[in-house]
Amino acid sequence: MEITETWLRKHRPIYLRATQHPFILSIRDASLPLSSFKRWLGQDYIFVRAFVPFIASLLVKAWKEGDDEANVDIILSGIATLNDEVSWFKREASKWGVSLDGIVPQPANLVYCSFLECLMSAQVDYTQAVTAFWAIEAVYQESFAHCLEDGCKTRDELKETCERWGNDSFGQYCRALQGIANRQLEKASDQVVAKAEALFVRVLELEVEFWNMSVLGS
Ligand SMILES: Cc1ncc(CN)c(N)n1
Repeated sequence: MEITETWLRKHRPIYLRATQHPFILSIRDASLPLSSFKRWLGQDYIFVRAFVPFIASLLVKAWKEGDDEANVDIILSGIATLNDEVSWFKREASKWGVSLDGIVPQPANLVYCSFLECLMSAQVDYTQAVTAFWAIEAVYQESFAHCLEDGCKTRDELKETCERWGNDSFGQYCRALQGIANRQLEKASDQVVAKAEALFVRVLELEVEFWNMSVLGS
């Protein structure tokens, strides 16, 4: 079995807390207060800005690792996706009258952004960084796809947000990242794999805290 699949089973409780969080469940049942959505929108914009240098650093790691062109192209497509994500945030924020200037990053956001910064250091190798990247993207994909399933009462105004990450092509992109992570993990040392697993769990914890911040405020 693929290494990431064993982790998804072994860490299922925290994975479900990250991908079926009350923030997501309340989008599904149309009970999410608009104030919480707007708070999430502003905070996630800050996160996405911090994600830009992280993906750039991952591309450099892929190049240094000498990973094959196909994998570099997948990460390159991640930069294009992120570019779309940034412009989507600007459009969505103006639609909701949310100003993206001068938003104060909440503690959970600061912690997550400094985690991204740690992943950029040379001490974190390509295998670990690409595994964390897959986990970060996969949590959003699963979370928002959950809001698009039959029977959800997701409000029309929030459907575009859910589609952004919950759509099939983003799902394919996440599976491609998972494929890179698995191939790298297969040939990595036990120490590198153990550290990658710890980073995988840390991403899930940070995503839970990020959703908590969006629901509860600071
Ligand atoms: C917190 C968080 N995690 C993941 C994603 C998807 N790039 C995001 N926009 N924000």
